[in-house]
Amino acid sequence: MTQDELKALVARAAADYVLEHVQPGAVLGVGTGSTANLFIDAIAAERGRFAGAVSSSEASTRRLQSHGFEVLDLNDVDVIPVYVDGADEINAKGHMIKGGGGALTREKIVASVATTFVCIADGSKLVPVLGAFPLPVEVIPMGRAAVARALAALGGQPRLRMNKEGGIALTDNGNVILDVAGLQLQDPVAFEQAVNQIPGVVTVGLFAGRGADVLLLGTENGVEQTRF
Ligand SMILES: O=C[C@H](O)[C@H](O)[C@H](O)COP(=O)(O)O
Repeated sequence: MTQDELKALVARAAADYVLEHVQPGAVLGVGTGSTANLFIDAIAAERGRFAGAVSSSEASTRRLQSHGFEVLDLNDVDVIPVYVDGADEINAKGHMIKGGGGALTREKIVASVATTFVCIADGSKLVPVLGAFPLPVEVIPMGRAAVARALAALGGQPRLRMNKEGGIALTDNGNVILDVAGLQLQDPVAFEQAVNQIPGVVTVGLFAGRGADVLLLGTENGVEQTRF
């Protein structure tokens, strides 16, 4: 199977998981990226079952709305039973690197409210040690050089993310992203805390202190479910 076919497989499995575990009338938490997009498409026919969705990016909001979903303001929502999102890497403990699509901050906020984080990923995303995928860090623009120096002092090689047009890529929140290469994260929880301490950092794309609760992994043998 191709990577896209595996993504579609886990997206369908996530829709089934949600239909089984989420009570009618609840609010759905929705992530960002190519796998999350396929999940949105897979759950779209059941949108009437939900009070609405809380989205983690402008892109996912547009996709949800194109399917007729009501997208709710997180400030008006107390409970999100399930949040479904992809990952750039995930380890055997459910710790993840996220933010390849730049949505890490809103993803972390929505995930923090959710009771259960369901990670959906094709098999290539499961790794023994996080860090081969450059770690995204969202940064206040005026702090980018200072934060880059601090990240280098932690052993990484930060690089400012550019957009397709060759300009500086900006997040939905108007900030910049440093992608930090050269890391081998043996203790993701401690590294997440260390990066959180750097002035100017908005969000580090390490989801370790609050990782995934469930992984739906697309493999050649079908979808493997892990509960952490
Ligand atoms: O900012 C983007 C998100 O963290 C995505 O969930 C992550 O990059 C994985 O995306 P994809 O499903 O496209 O591989």
